[in-house]
Amino acid sequence: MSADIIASPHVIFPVLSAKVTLSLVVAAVLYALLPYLFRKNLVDKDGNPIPPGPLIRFPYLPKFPELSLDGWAKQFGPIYSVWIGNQLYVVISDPHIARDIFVNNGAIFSSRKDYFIKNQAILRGRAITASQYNDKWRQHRRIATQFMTARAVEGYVNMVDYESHILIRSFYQESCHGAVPVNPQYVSVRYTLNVMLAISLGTRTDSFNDPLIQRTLSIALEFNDLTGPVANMADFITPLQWIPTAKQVRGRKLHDEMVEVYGALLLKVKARMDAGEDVPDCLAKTLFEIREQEGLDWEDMCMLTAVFTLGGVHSTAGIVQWFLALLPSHPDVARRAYEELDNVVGTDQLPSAEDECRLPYIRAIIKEVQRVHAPFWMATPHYSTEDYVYKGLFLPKDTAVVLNCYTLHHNEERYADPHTFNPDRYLNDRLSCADSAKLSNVMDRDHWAFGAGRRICPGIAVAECVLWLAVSRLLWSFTVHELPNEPISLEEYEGTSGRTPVPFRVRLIPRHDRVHSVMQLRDEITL
Ligand code: HEM
Repeated sequence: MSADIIASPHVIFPVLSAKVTLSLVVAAVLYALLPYLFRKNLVDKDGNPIPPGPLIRFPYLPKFPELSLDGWAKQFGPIYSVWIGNQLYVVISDPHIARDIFVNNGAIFSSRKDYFIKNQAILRGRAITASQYNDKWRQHRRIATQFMTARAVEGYVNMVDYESHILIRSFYQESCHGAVPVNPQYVSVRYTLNVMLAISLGTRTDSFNDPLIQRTLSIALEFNDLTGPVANMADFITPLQWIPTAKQVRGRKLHDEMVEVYGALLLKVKARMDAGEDVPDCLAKTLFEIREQEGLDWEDMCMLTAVFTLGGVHSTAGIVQWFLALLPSHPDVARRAYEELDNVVGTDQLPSAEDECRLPYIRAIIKEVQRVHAPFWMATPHYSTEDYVYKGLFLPKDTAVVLNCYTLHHNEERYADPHTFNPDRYLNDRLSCADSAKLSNVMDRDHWAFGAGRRICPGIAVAECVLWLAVSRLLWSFTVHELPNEPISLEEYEGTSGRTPVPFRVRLIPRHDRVHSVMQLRDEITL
């Protein structure tokens, strides 16, 4: 008898019991995890259920989350709920419901989730967008809004006029007067960066080599990378916050970098003020003047200054890039825009801010680009601060509420043939986006790209001025062409927090003889 055979009864028993034990452990773990895997159907004291939605909980949403959101809207209707980890999201895809929730019930649905990376690690509850619905948010929004209203924009329209001239001139130079293709990303981003720097810090970058471009843009890009509304698992599975991760480290580092970079820029403004220089009116100057009276601390000042670059650069530059990406595949749109410009403005001078009301087709193009390529398909989710029942559906306190812009912008009732780029749909729309958002008939609102309710983007007037001068002047100056072997993707995009096209190149050919002489009229200045 071999030793193996003698030992076998004792071996077999432990092997079987290990299997059974393992099965029991797995079953126990699964049982414990069940509540985290499947949706929890909450009801309020009167039996009202939360809106319907998918059975499974999601740890986070994949790339292109708007497609999942759109699919669920088709399946579950215009108001549905999704559990992402332990956070309940309610997704609104209908204009009437959006108005009822975000506008009519703004007192309940205007806070923000205290995101672990975005709010706690990076912005520390500041920068307006990360503040809860409280007095700090009111104070910071009031201070910053002074520099963003339509009236404020009138005060610095000459600066935007100058920067947009430099934008066109840079494209002209970079493309060697049409001889070489250009990637529009860098030029358009420097344009919007310069406008934001002028408004917030009274300064600008005077060349593409200016180190300020690299410093401010790397901060903005890192911010975009770390802060998509449904991108960080630790926001939805609380225990993950106890495990140190590379993202947490990056978040804290970004916070420190923001205080360092924007703090240094603020101190430069202060030094100029102390030296008795004539510092141009800007947010930084105002902050030093009101600092004591408003009780602002240093982080408040740094984050308030940074928000112009974080919120205003890639969003508006993204629209400029989407416009350039769309134009080559829509020659009829380009032809009509050129005709309108040639008839109304002629070729002697660039279109100006005042020309806007006389160029309805170009205005319509800009609104249509914002509809088909809104920089934020999900806006920034709002957060509820009280229980609420909407038409028999329970929306508990601490629900994140998403404005589903992708589905809203492809609503066939509102936009005929919604997947087609067709500026004609806005031809009779003479309202600014800010005024359109206030229309009593919500079905007449142009689009939802700037959000809704009390948190609606305060930078709309700035964005509209920046976009008008860029798009109308690009059309005045160039025809835009796709390269034979470099198709431009209109479906894919980059970014989790804001979306911009995947890098592409176009050929920009000057449209007429006057382009050259007009480009020479202005040169880079140093502030
Ligand atoms: C095309 C350009 C832009 C788009 C599409 C855009 C879009 C948005 C959206 C969707 C929101 C969230 C709204 C909500 O919660 O309902 C927002 C918030 C915000 N935007 Fe913009 N934005 C743009 C340009 C700007 C500019 C130029 C600035 C600054 C000058 C700016 C500053 C802000 C700020 C500070 C917030 C936070 C508001 C708050 O939480 O109270 N944005 N923006």
